[in-house]
Amino acid sequence: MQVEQRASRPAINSRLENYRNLAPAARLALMADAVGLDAADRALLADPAALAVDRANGMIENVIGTFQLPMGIATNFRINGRDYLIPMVVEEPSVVAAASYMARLARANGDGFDGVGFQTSSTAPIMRAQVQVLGITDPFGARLRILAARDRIVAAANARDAKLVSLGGGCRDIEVHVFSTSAAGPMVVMHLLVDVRDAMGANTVNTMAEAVAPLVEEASGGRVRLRILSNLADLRLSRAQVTVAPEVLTTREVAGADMIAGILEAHELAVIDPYRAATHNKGIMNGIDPVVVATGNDWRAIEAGAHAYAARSGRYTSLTTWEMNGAGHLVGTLEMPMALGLVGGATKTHPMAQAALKILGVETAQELAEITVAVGLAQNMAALRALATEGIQRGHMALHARNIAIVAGATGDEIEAVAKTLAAAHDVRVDRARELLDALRKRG
Ligand SMILES: CC(C)(COP(=O)([O-])OP(=O)([O-])OC[C@H]1O[C@@H](n2cnc3c(N)ncnc32)[C@H](O)[C@@H]1OP(=O)([O-])[O-])[C@@H](O)C(=O)NCCC(=O)NCCSC(=O)C[C@@](C)(O)CC(=O)[O-]
Ligand SMILES: NC(=O)C1=CN([C@@H]2O[C@H](COP(=O)(O)OP(=O)(O)OC[C@H]3O[C@@H](n4cnc5c(N)ncnc54)[C@H](OP(=O)(O)O)[C@@H]3O)[C@@H](O)[C@H]2O)C=CC1
Repeated sequence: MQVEQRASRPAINSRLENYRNLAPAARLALMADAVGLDAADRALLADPAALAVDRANGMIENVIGTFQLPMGIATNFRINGRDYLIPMVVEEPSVVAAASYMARLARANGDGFDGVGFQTSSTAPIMRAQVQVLGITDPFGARLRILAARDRIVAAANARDAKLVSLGGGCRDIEVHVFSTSAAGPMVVMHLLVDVRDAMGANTVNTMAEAVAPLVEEASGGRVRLRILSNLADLRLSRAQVTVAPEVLTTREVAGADMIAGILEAHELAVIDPYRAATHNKGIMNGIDPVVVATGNDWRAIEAGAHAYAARSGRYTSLTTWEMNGAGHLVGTLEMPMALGLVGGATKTHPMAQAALKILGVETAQELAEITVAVGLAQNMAALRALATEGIQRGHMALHARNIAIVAGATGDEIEAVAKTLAAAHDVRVDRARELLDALRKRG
């Protein structure tokens, strides 16, 4: 299912020319104008103490303060015909630039910028909760007894969350899995399948799993131990696809067709070799985690789901596919679990997360999940494109040079001056940065 586009939302233009060369305040103003943020949200995004300690103290335990990370805006994204500006919270240089670049290529159409961009779709937001049953001698018999009690179990689960049911969600079904273990004997594991609508859903399904446990014990004749969601959210999948013509990929050094051949060869290693797949998938998560963090969602849950899904065949492999279609165009796809919420967790308590959701202008958790997967696909394309041609260091280290200049002690305008010289010489080292800084200061 592709998330329905609401006609009521005004269209925006995510192609912000020269955005990278503006100062942070000017970037904030341009983005806020583009998406129509009000004065309060503009002030919040400009406030380095947007998350007050009092608020933070209500979020976790033993709070002593807050910890800040940079928020950048990925430009150029067009997804299902709609433009999005995408807030990304991340500490790693070149991630926002790479996503913006690939989004620019994805929407390119010849020399213009009216191409289709990314196409996405998703399943309904169904989460699984597991109820582990032990102390049974006839696990297959117990399985059928639990299945016979399905309607009572589903009703008991739904009785725990009338609000979710009123919103069109709720427990839809159960599954029962049988295991034989040497350490704990026969084991039956019932799954509650719950449509959690716009929540990430962990607390929602955990509450239901605990509520139905006595009924499961009664039906199975066993005893229940664990009652907890599964982060392998394989019924809550989001998908993104991109198709890029070779001429769009052509650079001064590399013809587009050669670039595609290189990307396909690079991808193949991630398909066959877990050592490469881990790094390849880390590159995908470079795009996904910053959106997850910016929107106050649980990035550990997303990481766990991603890597478990990548190993679902029993062999850890690439989350993306890259192919060439009949017209010689590069076609990339990404399908993965994406348990993101617009309510619950820190999405409502962290003020910056609320602002990030306004920047995105999303109306459902499914829409947010689809956008996030599109950013992951873009990020993977950027890494493969660089790795298959010039290598990762030229583009990445040029941007990392600013970090190195800061480590060497540069401040203000010195940062850009030192970083530029480091990057131009392809020699991005702290000791070299110190030498350059000393020379710069001596010159006055
Ligand atoms: C870094 C680039 C984009 C430079 O690439 P470039 O060719 O130097 O870029 P450009 O100056 O020609 O600009 C092209 C577009 O890139 C964007 N862009 C370019 N620079 C900026 C900037 N400063 N600030 C904001 N946006 C920037 C921007 O959209 C710009 O278009 P415009 O909108 O200006 O017309 C390119 O080399 C690249 O994509 N490299 C890959 C970087 C990457 O993957 N980084 C992730 C970190 S490495 C890692 O952790 C993962 C990895 C690699 O191991 C995964 C794996 O192995 O698969
Ligand atoms: N393994 C894991 O990943 C685990 C993660 N967690 C944590 O759980 C949190 C997420 O749990 P989650 O259940 O999403 O959070 P919440 O329980 O905070 O929010 C979900 C609740 O919000 C209410 N709600 C209001 N509007 C909607 C809507 N449109 N769609 C759906 N629900 C709506 C619902 O009912 P009502 O109003 O009646 O509450 C629902 O039960 C995260 O902080 C995560 O870190 C916790 C345990 C384990």
